[in-house]
Amino acid sequence: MFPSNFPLLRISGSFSAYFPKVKLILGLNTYSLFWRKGVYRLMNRFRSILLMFLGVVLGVIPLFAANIFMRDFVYKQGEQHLEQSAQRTLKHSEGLIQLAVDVFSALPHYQVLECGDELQSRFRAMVLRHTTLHDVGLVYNGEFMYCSSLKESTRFYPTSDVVIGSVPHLSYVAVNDGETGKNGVLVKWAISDAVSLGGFILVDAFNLEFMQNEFADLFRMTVSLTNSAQIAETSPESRLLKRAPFSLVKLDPAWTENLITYQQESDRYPITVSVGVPFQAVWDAFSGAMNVINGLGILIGALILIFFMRISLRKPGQYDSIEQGIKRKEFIPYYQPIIDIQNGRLAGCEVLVRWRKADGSIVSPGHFIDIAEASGLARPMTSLLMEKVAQDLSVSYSRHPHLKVAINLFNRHFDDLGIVSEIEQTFGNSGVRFNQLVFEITERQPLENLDRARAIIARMQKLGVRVALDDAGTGHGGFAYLQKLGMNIIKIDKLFVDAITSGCDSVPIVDSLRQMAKGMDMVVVAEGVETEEQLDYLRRTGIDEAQGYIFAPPLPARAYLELVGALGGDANQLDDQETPLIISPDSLVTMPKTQTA
Ligand SMILES: Nc1nc2c(ncn2[C@@H]2O[C@@H]3COP(=O)(O)O[C@H]4[C@@H](O)[C@H](n5cnc6c(=O)[nH]c(N)nc65)O[C@@H]4COP(=O)(O)O[C@H]3[C@H]2O)c(=O)[nH]1
Repeated sequence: MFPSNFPLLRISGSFSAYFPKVKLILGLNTYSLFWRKGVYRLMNRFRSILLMFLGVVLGVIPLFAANIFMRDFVYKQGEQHLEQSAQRTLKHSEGLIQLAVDVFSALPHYQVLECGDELQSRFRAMVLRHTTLHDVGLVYNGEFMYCSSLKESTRFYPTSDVVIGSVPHLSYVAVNDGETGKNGVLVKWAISDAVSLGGFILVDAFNLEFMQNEFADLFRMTVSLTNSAQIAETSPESRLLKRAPFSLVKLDPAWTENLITYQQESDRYPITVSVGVPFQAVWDAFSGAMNVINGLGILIGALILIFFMRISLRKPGQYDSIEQGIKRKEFIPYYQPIIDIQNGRLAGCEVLVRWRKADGSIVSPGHFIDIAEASGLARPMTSLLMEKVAQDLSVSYSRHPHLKVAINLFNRHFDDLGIVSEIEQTFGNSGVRFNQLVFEITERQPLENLDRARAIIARMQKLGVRVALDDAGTGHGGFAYLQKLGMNIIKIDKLFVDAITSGCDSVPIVDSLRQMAKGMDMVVVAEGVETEEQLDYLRRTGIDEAQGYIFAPPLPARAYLELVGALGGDANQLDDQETPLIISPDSLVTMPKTQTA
């Protein structure tokens, strides 16, 4: 997992609006990047362009993917065709050589050293019977053939080195008949150190027209000895120019580029067949299918592009809207009452921001707070809220000095001392005194520099302000926060309060948080109290204060002030001790739910 001080990015916006509980956490140090207001602003300004660009990129991907897939498919198809042709040609070539070998093995070896009429007529009979053998005779010193079936003697000029196959007394060499100029392969069966039986196979015997498919006119095929001397070759050029194999044909370089090739070697004789076909030729054969696939790719790409264009044009970036909202002072405080559950009196409230839009709709923080915090806009938003709180509560709170008001800060407020001077300026001359103010710091977000945060908190506390740890037990800090930061109040998260169900005797996490807080002389507040069982348990176990729907939801200023007026009485006539109880010590009497946010 990530180290505890690792900055996290909460992806927010419309995603968290639909799934407020779900927060995607990336293990990337991008928080600080997003924090940089400039980058954020820039990103929002260019949001449309970015989205369009993304649309184009994503739109092109299906097209590319289809083409890459098809290229691979076409390549394999080409290879398959070539494999079949190579196999056929190899079999045929092996057959030719096998014939020569068969001829030698049929001759009576003990007499062949002497060239007589009988031997010569046998040679002739062999040549007649096996038409692929052009000549059979005795070969002296590897080149000179005598006792030949065709003529008295002939000289062969080797065009390759001798290759020995898997049978030791058989050898092969590519040769040129000195007299006729014909090329071929000379297969020799050694019968003494100087003399061999020789069979001459003409290149014409290697029939290479085995490409029985749509690429037949395009392929190039070579049969060669394994010392790479070409025995026979066919290529589009040679066919086109009606030239015999071995003639000097200059290949068109375009033809040899991007060739699909296949090679197969005989395991009986030292011959290899190589086949190649230009990729473009095979690709062209699939042009019909490619048109369909490209069409589909373009369609899918266009749909993706349209989708992104629509998103990019739908609404302005959320950053811009929030910034505008702050300028138009659309962010207002709602107040959720906090009750002292040991004496039943109103203890104060927590300020929870709401976005009152121009059309009168009220938007909950789940829809914008993450982006406001990540972009830094939460700072001017908090300033606006503090001003409103000072305006809303000044008169009422000056009459009820025991009431407190808790305001949420976020981790970037602890980057510098700005928040301290802001508190001084906003509340210094208002009816809300410093000792009525509580500032909440959530444990969900890590504080970058604990020492700096400690110094800022100390300056706040010097004014008389108290500081609370919000969402205790859910996040990064835990005990370390409480100890190091010198908190005054701890707020137990709703998550743990929910664990208090009817009939449960103890909830260890709530109990241990309370014990820890009490050991440090801190006030404990429970959040999100909804049931009488929860309230009963919290009271019994000595939790000081609670807030939740069992008492009231966050209320608009007027409703909260009416509540203060009703429960707080007139400060000129009532002192704090006479504030009416809203929870009787013996039986629980809960306030009616007045107005929902
Ligand atoms: N189910 C249930 N919910 C209850 C109950 N009692 C209170 N709540 C809700 O629980 C949330 C408590 O606030 P939070 O933990 O500080 O969590 C807050 C806080 O993290 C953030 N937030 C709200 N206002 C501000 C603000 O002014 N500044 C900053 N930085 N964050 C704020 O947004 C969060 C959500 O705020 P809200 O939507 O107002 O949601 C509030 C409140 O309306 C209950 O009995 N049952």
